Amino acid sequence: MNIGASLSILLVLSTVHAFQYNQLAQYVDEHQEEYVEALRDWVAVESDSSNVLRRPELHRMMEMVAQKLQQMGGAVESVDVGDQELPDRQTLALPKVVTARFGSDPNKHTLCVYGHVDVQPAKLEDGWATEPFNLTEINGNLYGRGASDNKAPVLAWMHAVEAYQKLSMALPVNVKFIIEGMEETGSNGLEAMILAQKDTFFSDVDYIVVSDCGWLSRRPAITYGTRGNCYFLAEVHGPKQDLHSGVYGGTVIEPMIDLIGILGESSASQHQKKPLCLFFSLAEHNKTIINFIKQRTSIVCPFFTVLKVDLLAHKWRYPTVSIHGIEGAFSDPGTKTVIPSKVCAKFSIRQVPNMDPTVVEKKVSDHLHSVFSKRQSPNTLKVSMVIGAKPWLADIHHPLFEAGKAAIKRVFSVDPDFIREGGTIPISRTFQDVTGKSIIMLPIGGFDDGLHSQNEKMSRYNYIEGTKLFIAFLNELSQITEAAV
Ligand SMILES: CC(C)C[C@H](N)C(=O)NCC(=O)O
Repeated sequence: MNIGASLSILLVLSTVHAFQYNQLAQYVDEHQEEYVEALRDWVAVESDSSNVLRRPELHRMMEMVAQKLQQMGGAVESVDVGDQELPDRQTLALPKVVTARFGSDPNKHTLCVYGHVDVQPAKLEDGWATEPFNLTEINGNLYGRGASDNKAPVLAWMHAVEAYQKLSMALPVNVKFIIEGMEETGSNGLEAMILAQKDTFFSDVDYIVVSDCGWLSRRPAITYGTRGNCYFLAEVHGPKQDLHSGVYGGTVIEPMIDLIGILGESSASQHQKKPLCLFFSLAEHNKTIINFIKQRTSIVCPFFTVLKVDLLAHKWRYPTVSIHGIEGAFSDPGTKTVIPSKVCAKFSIRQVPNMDPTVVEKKVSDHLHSVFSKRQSPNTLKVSMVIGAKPWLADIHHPLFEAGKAAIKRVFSVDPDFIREGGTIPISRTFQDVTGKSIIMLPIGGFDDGLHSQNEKMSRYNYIEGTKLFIAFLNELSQITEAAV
């Protein structure tokens, strides 16, 4: 075929694709109220994976996911991934992992969509402006726990497939789903399931997409790296029961003082520079974190650095330690005067490339025991690592990223930022290592969605345009040729 004929075919194809996309996008616009209602139903389920008392809700959530995929005509399986062992040695059934398949045409690529429907804890009294499990729309934002992390993106993927079905258009690629309910606590059971299904469910998967993160600014983004996370418990045991701080204070070595002492000696900051060039506003980033900056004339900067480049490097490229809480500490309002007999600190260290959780586990444990032994305390220390998730980094030159870029251009008429993510998606590295497939992260969350925080939200705009983005991405994927891979 001569060049002229090839160009004509390409032109016709691209006109057909544009026409199809416009029809699908119009369908999405016309059905957005239904999509918001679907999100309302999902947000209403308190699927908190960190609270064992909420486990029935989590099971119910997984059933709702399976039901939705079945209604869409998928070949659905709810996979039992066993039990979770709790710190007190009791066991609890893990939520099932839901898989589904739409299409099995050997002449098409197969995309696997990963997402999760468990959430972090949330209570109105934490400072939410609205009930966290009652989706509430204010000024175009849909507020609710799990709205952005990760219920709306999971639904948006389902709606993207559904739009093709409803308009009787063939899916451009085969689509598989793998949806779990333990992401927020380290994806318990999922790694073993992926290993077990490597040669079955994953055998025909060409690419994996994850939409469990957010943009860096108002500009759409593609994410090519995440930090890992090692989560630790450090318990200090002392007297056999809590003590009156007046009667016993000054006579006993307090477990809390030991604990704070070893934690204080174990956190440090790092400052390094690396050039980056992105559409990122320091002012907007700061606004989401400090709301009082304008009202005070002298303020101590809450960040390690005021340089944009350094700030991004600290978000993505360097490890960090965060102390999350101390179990056993008195935290209610009031002035209880007690010496807690046993306290347990929860802290995590975000991992960056070349860090190995097993090495980190040993180093942290050795370090804390060494600092503790110098205190010559009669109390005892126990350190355990309860999550050990590796970082993930992709090759952005893979055609998958070109497909993502083209889809973003189609929907938003701009080029995306290529970014990394400071947070962790525990299973991303396992997907890469076990299946050997290429992974892309295509976020639709906003930079200010407040994940894990009070007033988490997903904007209606991002939810609806995000659905269109996934539609466009399916089409772009279908055009990846063997030669390009
Ligand atoms: C922004 C993160 C990658 C979102 C993810 N769902 C998450 O919260 N993971 C757990 C974590 O602590 O990073």
